[in-house]
Amino acid sequence: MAPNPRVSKAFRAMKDIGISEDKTKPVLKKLLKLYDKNWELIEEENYRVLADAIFDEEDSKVVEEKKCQNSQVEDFGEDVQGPDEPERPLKRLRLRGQETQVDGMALKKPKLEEDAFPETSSQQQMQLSGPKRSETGPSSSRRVDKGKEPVSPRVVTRVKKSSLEKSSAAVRIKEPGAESGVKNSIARASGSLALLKPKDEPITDDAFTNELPIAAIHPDSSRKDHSIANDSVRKADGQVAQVSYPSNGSNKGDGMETSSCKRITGSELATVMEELHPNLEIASSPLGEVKISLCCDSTFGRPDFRMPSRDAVIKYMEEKCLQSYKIIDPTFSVMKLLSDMCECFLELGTDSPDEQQEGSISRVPLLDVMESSDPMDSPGTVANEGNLNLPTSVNEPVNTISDGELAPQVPRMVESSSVSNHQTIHETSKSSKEIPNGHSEYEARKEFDNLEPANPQNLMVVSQSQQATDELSCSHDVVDIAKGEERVQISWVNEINKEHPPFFHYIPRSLIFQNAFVNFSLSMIGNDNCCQSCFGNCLTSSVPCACARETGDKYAYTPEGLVKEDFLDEWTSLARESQGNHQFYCKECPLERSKNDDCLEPCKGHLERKLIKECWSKCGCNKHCGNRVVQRGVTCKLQVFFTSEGKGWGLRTLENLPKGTFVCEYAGEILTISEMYHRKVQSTKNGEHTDPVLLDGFWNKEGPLKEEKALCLDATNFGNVARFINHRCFDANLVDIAVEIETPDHHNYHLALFTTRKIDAMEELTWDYGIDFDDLDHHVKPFLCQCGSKFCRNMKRSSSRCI
Ligand SMILES: C[S@@+](CC[C@H](N)C(=O)[O-])C[C@H]1O[C@@H](n2cnc3c(N)ncnc32)[C@H](O)[C@@H]1O
Repeated sequence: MAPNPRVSKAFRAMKDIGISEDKTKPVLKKLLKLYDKNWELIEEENYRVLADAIFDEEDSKVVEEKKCQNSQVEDFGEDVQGPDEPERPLKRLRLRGQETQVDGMALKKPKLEEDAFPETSSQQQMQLSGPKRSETGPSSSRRVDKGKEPVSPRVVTRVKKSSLEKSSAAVRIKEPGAESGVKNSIARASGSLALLKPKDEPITDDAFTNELPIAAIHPDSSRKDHSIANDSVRKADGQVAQVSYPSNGSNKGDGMETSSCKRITGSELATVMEELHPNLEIASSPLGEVKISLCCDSTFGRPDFRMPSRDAVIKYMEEKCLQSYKIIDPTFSVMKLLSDMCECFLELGTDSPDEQQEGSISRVPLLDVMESSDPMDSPGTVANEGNLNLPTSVNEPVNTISDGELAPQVPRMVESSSVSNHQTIHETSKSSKEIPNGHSEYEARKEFDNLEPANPQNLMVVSQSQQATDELSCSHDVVDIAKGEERVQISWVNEINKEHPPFFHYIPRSLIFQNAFVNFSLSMIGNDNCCQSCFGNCLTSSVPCACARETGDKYAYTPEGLVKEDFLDEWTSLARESQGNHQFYCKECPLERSKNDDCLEPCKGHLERKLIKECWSKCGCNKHCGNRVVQRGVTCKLQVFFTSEGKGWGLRTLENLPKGTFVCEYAGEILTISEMYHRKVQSTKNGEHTDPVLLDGFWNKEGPLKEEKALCLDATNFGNVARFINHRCFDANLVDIAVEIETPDHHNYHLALFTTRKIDAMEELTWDYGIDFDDLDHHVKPFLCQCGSKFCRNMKRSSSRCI
């Protein structure tokens, strides 16, 4: 029979690298058997597998030469028979210090650290002929490859390129037989690895990875170590994982077979895996039961990969999250996210199915359209019962709301163990209505109260089926739209229609978005900008402290916490006259600059502001100092309500407010003007609009502003109760005052809203947006003003509604 041309070709290829036909023949025969005569696998990468196997054979002192000597080139037909079906080396174990054989063909048994490997015969021998298997001894220096890739083409290429010598972390491959007695054919010292190879040509450690025998890893299913199956090995000491050597053809799936397993401990496996694919542990559950780690498999084409530090990865990832996913919370932490993920993983993985079911219900705030006329069900009443002194004679929201037609939906939390999926429990005072699990409703509420002390009125159990998921996500707690973020609850009510307030995230303080530059560092605050030597309450001091300098060495607040009348009147009239006198014009206006037009238009003017400087953490006074008002947050009783004049939602006070009262600050995302325009374009495309508020009161003071310092506030997605305050031309009952607290750098400040006059309970709160209704290019999109003021600047359109 004419010699098989493929066989001849294989001989030639081996000859080219100095391997004789004699040596090639038996190995090739075995390989053909091993691969079910799949020549492609053998020919791949210039016969690398064949060369590998020959070197392995050479290295091994247990080659059964007889089997090979009788073989002939002509035997390479379709009917090659072998005594045993060997394993595919695709899934070989790569263990250092171990002799591994497949059908008499020794797989590599590199050993790196002799000391770490007591050379017992059982440890050295890992006979894997057919179903044979043996225990490996414990080792801290084993390597396992997941064995899905036979060998990388790069290795062969590199073997031929002697010029690719690397000094560090290089793999040194030695001539077969050159150290015939050396079983530990891989030596590793100070990051360099050595294993047998025909020529003394160093290759990279990537090549080393590919040179090693490949292992199949099978998780011990009884121990549920799924991470190992997924290539993510946990270093759970003492755990047993299995390394399997599938018998020929028996495994059609991933090649793993539990029946032919080599047991090694979890920690050994982890070490082996880690050395082959070093893992970078990123996060874990608190007790370390669940861990997230990263590894880069350099066999998949990144020989240049070097393990970065965990800090570098986290930092980079956080930057990416902030930029790519528009996460705006500057306190966002990838670490926290990943740790939470570990916890969730553990929780879901360890809960019984029943618990999981209940958990998934109970952790979602459920809503219900309130049907009960029980006054305790009424959000208005709940608000009243809490701390809102609602004059029912004015509006009678209790009656209105208890009408099922008009009542807004109440999201209420439910304690997981208290109820089943479809129970509906309407909150009723502290009655002891039994609920099916034996808990009284009161007990259930008490349990929940313990979980949510900030919002004790928050309990209601409702039918999950009544609310679609998207509805849930758009819901606000009628009792407290601020979700406990403020010192007082802020209810919402709709007496006009069934609309809900728009979805947004409630934040009590502004948050910085991306590159908006706001430096809160204490080092930024020099001694001149605070009152370090003060004590107690600055307002009682005979000499005004440094913090009063901005207001002409007078404190802006009265001991009652109101803005002093003279200041207030001055600032109110400044704001009201803002259309003319107290305007400044930037040389290069950030607003115009960010429009990206071809030519810069001249600045249209900004209101010149005065500042209130409050004492803060670096000051010597205490937290109750009278020069700290805005930083304490909302204290008035407020309510979000649906206006009847066509302005949408609005904000009103539920109590009388004296003149000069701080109501709230305008909180939102602190954006650069560039981002503001970017959003404007996006929202216009989506048919939405944003109403940003400029922090432009001091733009002219700093000369041409750097882009990251020209800022504004956007409360569209993240904001506080101020986002509901409607505009009123000229005679609004609130005025916005710039208040500096943390930063002495005027480009950022708190925009605080104070009452311009005494306001009665139930009056709507309004402020003048400073909008120019004739400027269609204004950063606030003009609307048909329904403010009702006789000074309305949008008279042409709204004159009929003026009062
Ligand atoms: C900051 S939001 C105020 C809350 C808003 N009404 C809502 O429903 O969410 C500003 C938007 O409210 C509306 N708005 C505010 N003042 C208004 C007024 N005087 N007349 C008509 N619409 C007004 C405009 O649509 C404006 O874009």
